[in-house]
Amino acid sequence: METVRAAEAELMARLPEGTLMQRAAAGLAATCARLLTGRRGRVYGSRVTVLAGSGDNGGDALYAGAALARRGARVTAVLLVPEKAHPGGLAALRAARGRVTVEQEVGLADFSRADLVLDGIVGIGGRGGLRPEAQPYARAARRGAVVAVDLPSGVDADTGEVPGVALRADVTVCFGTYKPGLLIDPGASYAGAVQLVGIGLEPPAAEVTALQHADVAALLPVPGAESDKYRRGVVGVAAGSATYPGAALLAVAGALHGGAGAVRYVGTAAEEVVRRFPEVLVTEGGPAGAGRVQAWVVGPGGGEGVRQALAEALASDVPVLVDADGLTELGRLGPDALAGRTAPTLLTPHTGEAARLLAGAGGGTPPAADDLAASRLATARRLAADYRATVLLKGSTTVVADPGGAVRVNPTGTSWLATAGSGDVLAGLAGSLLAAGLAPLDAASAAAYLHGLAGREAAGEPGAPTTALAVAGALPAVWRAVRTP
Ligand SMILES: NC(=O)C1=CN([C@@H]2O[C@H](COP(=O)(O)OP(=O)(O)OC[C@H]3O[C@@H](n4cnc5c(N)ncnc54)[C@H](O)[C@@H]3O)[C@@H](O)[C@H]2O)[C@@H](O)CC1
Ligand SMILES: Nc1ncnc2c1ncn2[C@@H]1O[C@H](COP(=O)(O)OP(=O)(O)O)[C@@H](O)[C@H]1O
Ligand SMILES: [K+]
Repeated sequence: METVRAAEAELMARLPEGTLMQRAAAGLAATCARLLTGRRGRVYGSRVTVLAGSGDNGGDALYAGAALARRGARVTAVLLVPEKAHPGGLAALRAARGRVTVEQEVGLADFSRADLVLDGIVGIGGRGGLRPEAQPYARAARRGAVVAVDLPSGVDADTGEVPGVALRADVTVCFGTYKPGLLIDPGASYAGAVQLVGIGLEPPAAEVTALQHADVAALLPVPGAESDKYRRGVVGVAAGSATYPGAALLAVAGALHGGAGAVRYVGTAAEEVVRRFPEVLVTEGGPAGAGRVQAWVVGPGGGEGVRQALAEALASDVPVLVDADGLTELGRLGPDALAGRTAPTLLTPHTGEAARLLAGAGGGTPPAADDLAASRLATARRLAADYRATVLLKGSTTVVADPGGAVRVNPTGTSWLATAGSGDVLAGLAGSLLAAGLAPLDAASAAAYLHGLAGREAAGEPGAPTTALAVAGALPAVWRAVRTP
């Protein structure tokens, strides 16, 4: 958030004092008025509670409360740190005949009864967990909507971590730029619907970004008139075992829809693969003996042969994507196993596999997967640094981190994707994009984007259980949708 603060400071120096806060509060009040009108038919007479902390976040909330009071809302501000409430905001609210209280008991009763609550406890200036005086509001029952000012209080703006409790918002109105904490779980799950209000801030070069349709469309490989299957790229898939032949089919299904010109398969499930997908080239033996490929996918359903397959793929001079059992094996070997590589490596762990990789990097016992899910950004960054590889960390928010420091958060997806085998499809898809020539960060983030859309497409609206094969089957439709201007 340091870059956001610097941009704000620079802009503020050029504007009359308070301009940015006025813009922020006006946008906030407009959203609140829309919500109240939607819920109650009008703003007039509705009950609004403003939770105001000690900084500018509280100032935004108080000014917005004043604007709603001027439209006839019955507004009560609860000051959490009375001696440090924003003086201008407080004066504006009083002038608009808003009520002010410092009593927690009154505040909590008001909070529970309100039609709408403005959470202005703390914004990007928050550090550590919510302070004791604010915690009861995160736990209290309420009947109205909660609108978070800039960020749900208690969520870390930079990382999405929630150290302790946080306010659960229905809507978050964020100012100037999306904070990473609004995009990455667990923080993202506290934010509700996120609305951006422009305040004239030149967005700083973000440390964490998210692709949109147009970005992905620009990345997707499209065959030209001169293309042939080899020039489009061949992706090698080393996957499946006697125990898990299905993983091979799913990884191949993902790879067939990923833009490579051909898919080559090595492994024990060759017969099943060819029966289902006659277009796949099958080779005996491991990656070393297979013909030329432009990228390898190693590990889905890996079983017995995965150690040898991983060693052979890593010894090649083409990009390698390591998934599933391949990651468990890599965790045993540690980062040194990648030290001699001349081409990039892409790791696609879920948090359980991430724990094994971290244990392999640091020695010692693996961290708990749940702890890693609570700190997704830090986990992906640390793995990328330790293994000097691009890391796609899967789960409720998918985060892609490059060893160079770039991080992308995937904005698509649905929890219906939490179905066996959907990760295998993702691995094949991302490997295919690698073979087609995309850089690992682009291949991983474009694959996650398409996979998330395909999951939504397969689950349908309002959503129903789906299968990994259906997710693969939905890829052509979402590919077309992304390419439709
Ligand atoms: N700087 C600007 O130009 C603008 C800032 N804006 C608002 O200003 C906010 C940032 O304001 P501030 O820098 O004053 O910081 P905040 O208001 O976010 O928080 C700082 C205050 O909260 C207290 N605090 C810190 N951690 C806490 C915790 N965990 N629990 C409870 N209290 C805690 C601190 O003691 C400090 O007084 C933004 O999020 C945004 O809402 C907007 O008005 C737009 C313009
Ligand atoms: N709660 C969730 N919300 C959204 N996506 C999820 C969720 N849980 C899992 N996913 C996605 O589903 C896929 C599951 O992959 P993985 O864990 O490898 O499963 P499998 O090994 O069974 O294929 C990943 O793409 C992951 O990001
Ligand atoms: K807030």
